[in-house]
Amino acid sequence: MQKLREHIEERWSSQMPFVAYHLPNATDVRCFFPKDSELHYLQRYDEAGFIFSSFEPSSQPIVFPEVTSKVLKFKLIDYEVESKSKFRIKENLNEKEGYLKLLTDAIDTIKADELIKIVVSRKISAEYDLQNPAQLLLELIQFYPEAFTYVWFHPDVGLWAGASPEFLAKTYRTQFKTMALAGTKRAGEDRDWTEKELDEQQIVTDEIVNGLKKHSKTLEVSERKTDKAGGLLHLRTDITATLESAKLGDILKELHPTPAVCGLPKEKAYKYLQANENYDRRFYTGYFGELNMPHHNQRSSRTRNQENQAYKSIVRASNLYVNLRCMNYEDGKINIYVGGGITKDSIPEEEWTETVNKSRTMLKVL
Ligand SMILES: C=C(O[C@H]1C=CC=C(C(=O)O)[C@@H]1O)C(=O)O
Repeated sequence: MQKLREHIEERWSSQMPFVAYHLPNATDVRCFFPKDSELHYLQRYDEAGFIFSSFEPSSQPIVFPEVTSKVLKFKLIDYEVESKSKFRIKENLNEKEGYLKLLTDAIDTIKADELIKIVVSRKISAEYDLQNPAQLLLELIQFYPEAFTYVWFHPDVGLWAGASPEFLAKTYRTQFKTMALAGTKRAGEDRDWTEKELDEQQIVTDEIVNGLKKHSKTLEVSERKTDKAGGLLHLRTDITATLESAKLGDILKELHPTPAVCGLPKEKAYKYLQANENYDRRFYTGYFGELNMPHHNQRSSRTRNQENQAYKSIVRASNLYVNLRCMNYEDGKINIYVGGGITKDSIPEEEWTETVNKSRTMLKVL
């Protein structure tokens, strides 16, 4: 772990780009250390590297290319970081009033039959002196081992960090997996899921299935289950497809942004957010992760012979997550990004509380 800390500290103090991340329940921490500090944008989805994409559907992701980066793995040995978090952000009444107004307007717009669902969000800002991104990452991993935790930095963009519970795309050969995640309650809350929550999650499942249908030979939709994400619970459905021949880039264009982060109908909801949300989401609710990275695959022992090595194949796989439960750090300030799905049955005060609960994921590690 010491080596990992040293690498990150060195990149951070010299203001060189890096990403260090932990895949759900992985035994290692992976890093990309680009050799230059130029900002590279992805040209084609068959390139390999770590991508970081904004919410804006037509934007090109930033890429730390595999070929021009040092790609390292560090074993995650038992460690405990002392969490000294006493950081609190005082509730700002003006902010609350503004957000309640936005929520009321979104509900009215839906009731006027203009939209079915809108995922509205806000940014919580506070002064903060971020000394040590390595410490931040290790705390994220310690508290949220089942999430995709990361710290990403580029001098032209700033530092982003998060603990995402939602994957957008996992590919392996022709297999494609995604999930529909929506509906939120606190982990201790002893109540059934409401109609509103079941409804907002079903909208996500249906829209993903519709989008994938035309690209897939087979399509499997799991039972809906409850999934834990830090101190919160969500409704989750897994969707698995065997792809016809569609390219990952086309499928991402089809899916992103899903109604888990934007709304339905998609274009109308996006326009609504552009006109009413009153801040720039940037990379919040975008997607990020490994694109076409080598995945070492050992064939089963029955097919092995003495020339064992010949049976080891390297397949390239992608592992992309939605940038949720995240923050960025810039000019001595942190911004935490939180939102929630609004339908005709939403209650503004409850939606406000949901964003307060979601902000605790990042507050815990500050
Ligand atoms: C938009 C967010 O969460 C999404 C994912 C899971 C549950 C959600 C919800 O219950 O509203 C949101 O759709 C966020 O965490 O900022």
